[in-house]
Amino acid sequence: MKKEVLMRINKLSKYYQMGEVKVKALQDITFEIYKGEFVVILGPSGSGKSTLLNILGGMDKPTAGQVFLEDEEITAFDEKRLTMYRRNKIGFVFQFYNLMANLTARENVELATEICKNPLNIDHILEDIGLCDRKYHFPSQLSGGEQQRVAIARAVAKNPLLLLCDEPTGALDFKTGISILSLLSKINKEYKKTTIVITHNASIANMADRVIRMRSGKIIENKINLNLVSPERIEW
Ligand SMILES: Nc1ncnc2c1ncn2[C@@H]1O[C@H](COP(=O)(O)OP(=O)(O)OP(=O)(O)O)[C@@H](O)[C@H]1O
Repeated sequence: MKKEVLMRINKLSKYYQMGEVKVKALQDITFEIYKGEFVVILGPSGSGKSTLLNILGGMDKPTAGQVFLEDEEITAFDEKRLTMYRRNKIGFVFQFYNLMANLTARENVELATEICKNPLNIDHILEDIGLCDRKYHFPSQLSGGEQQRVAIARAVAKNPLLLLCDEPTGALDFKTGISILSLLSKINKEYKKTTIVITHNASIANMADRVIRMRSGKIIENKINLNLVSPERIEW
C-alpha cells in the first residue's frame, strides 16, 4: 500500500545568534511524516528536538527551509493563519501537562474544543481514555498520570491531523509512563492520529513505526522500526 505524506520538512535550519556565536539548533533537515504513523524523534539533550517540534507546531519560525502540511506551506503562514493551524490541525502534549488549575478535567478538555472547528465528543473521549470517574476533579486532585491523560484527551478532542508530544512521560514514574505510552499507541491506532513523540529515552523508540535520530541539529538516522515492540513490553 502506498504511504501518503502528511508532512514534508524540507531543508529546515534554525540558527540563534548568541553574541559572537551562532548556535545551529537545526541544520538542513529533510524528512517526511506519513499519515497514520507513530514516529519517535530521538536525541540527546541539545540535539534540536524541541526546536524542531516548535517549528512543526507553528510556535516558531525557521531561519531557512519549509514545512508543508498536506499541500500547505505552514512556514509561509502569517500569525493569524498560524493561530488557526495550531488551533485546528495540531494536538499538543507536553511533559508538564499544562492544565488550568481552576478548571475540572472535563472543563480543561471542553475549553480546548470551544475554539476549534471539528471537535470530537468530550465525554466519549474521557471515557475511552479511562477518566470517566475523574472528570469532575480538579488537576490538584489527580495523579501525574491522570493529569497527563487529561492533557491527551484535550489534545485528541480537538480532532487534530497531527499529535505532537514533547517528552510525554518525562515527569512520570516508569509504570505510569508505560500506561501513557499505551494510551498514545491506542489513540494512534483507534483514532488514526498521526503521532510524533520527541524524547531522549531510547527505549521508547522500540514502539515507533519509524525512528528519526538527531544529533547536533542534524538527522543521523531515519529508519522504519522492523522490531516493533508493544508499549507494555518496553523497559527502561
Ligand atoms: N531561544 C534560544 N536561544 C539560543 N539558543 C537556543 C534557543 N533555543 C534552543 N537553543 C539551543 O539550540 C540547541 C538545540 O536546543 P533544543 O532545546 O532544541 O534541544 P533538545 O534536543 O530539545 O534538548 P532537551 O532534550 O534538553 O530539551 C541547543 O544548543 C540550545 O542551547
